[in-house]
Amino acid sequence: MHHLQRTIIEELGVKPQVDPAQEVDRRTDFLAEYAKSAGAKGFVLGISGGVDSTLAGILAQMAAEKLRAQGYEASFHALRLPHGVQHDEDDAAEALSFIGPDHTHTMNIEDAVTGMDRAFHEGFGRRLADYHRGNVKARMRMIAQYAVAAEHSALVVGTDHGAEAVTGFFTKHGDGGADVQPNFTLNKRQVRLVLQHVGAPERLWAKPPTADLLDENPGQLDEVEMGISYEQIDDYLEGREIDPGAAAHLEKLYHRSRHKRTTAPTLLDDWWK
Ligand SMILES: Nc1ncnc2c1ncn2[C@@H]1O[C@H](COP(=O)(O)OP(=O)(O)OC[C@H]2O[C@@H]([n+]3cccc(C(=O)O)c3)[C@H](O)[C@@H]2O)[C@@H](O)[C@H]1O
Ligand SMILES: Nc1ncnc2c1ncn2[C@@H]1O[C@H](COP(=O)(O)OP(=O)(O)OP(=O)(O)O)[C@@H](O)[C@H]1O
Ligand SMILES: [Mg+2]
Repeated sequence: MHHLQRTIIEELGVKPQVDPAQEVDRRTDFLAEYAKSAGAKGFVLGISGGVDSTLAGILAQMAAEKLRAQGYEASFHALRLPHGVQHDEDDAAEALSFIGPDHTHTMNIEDAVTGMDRAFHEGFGRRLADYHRGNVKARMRMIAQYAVAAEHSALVVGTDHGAEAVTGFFTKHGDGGADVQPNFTLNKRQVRLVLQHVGAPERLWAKPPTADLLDENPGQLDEVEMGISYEQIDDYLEGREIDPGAAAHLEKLYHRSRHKRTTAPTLLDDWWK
């Protein structure tokens, strides 16, 4: 394994093998202990029907139950945040029925996104590009989750993990904006493994990942946009040798997204030089 690969693996904390039962325990403990230390009364998370939010959602629900068993006031608020009509709404319904959240609310983000697009049009005389409108959707979901968290004195749960962090494949201050990250250090296949272990139906843990942000290409697969497969990313993060072209591409994505894995640079920082 070369030096950069080792550095990346250490930074993201990915292990070549995980014990799913242990991962569930330490991640639910982490959520519960963190909520106690923050004086928070639970958790909020958007449930899309995808793999990452199904895992983070079940962990948050389990942590809320753990807290209640210890005498604390805590609950999990699952949010459905469709933009108009979601093409895979049935997967989101299946995820909710598997998680069994304490509370479920729906907030459709379409009007808010369209409002921002309209304001942009008034200011610039043209519509937002579909790609940028996609990032507005991710940020509107962040705004919705923080509004609900504030109303319930709860924390916003994030869904970032090793395979997403290494590529920077998330919207800065959108889905990347959260208070606590229970999936972090897992790669994508480990997210699936832990989700399978907690009893999710195969349809959920085996689902092909999609950011689903584009009006012009609903359900576009992440791997198509990233130009690399999750299998390759996961192998790399487990310390295996992958195709040199794929490794070079991944390392380029890693360098390019450095700014997303830190707080905004100030005069005191020099990592960017
Ligand atoms: N070097 C630098 N130092 C500090 N800041 C820098 C910067 N370069 C850009 N920036 C800032 O960052 C912005 C670009 O970052 P960002 O707004 O995130 O935009 P960007 O990285 O271009 O787009 C987000 C990517 O994540 C994907 N995504 C988003 C949401 C969810 C999921 C999913 O898997 O579900 C995937 C999406 O498909 C797209 O490929 C720039 O507009 C600029 O403001
Ligand atoms: N339609 C939606 N409704 C509610 N939350 C959403 C929706 N789309 C995205 N999100 C939120 O944004 C996060 C980032 O999306 P992302 O696609 O990375 O994760 P996912 O959909 O849970 O899993 P996968 O990556 O396997 O598709 C989700 O985990 C979820 O919290
Ligand atoms: Mg998704």
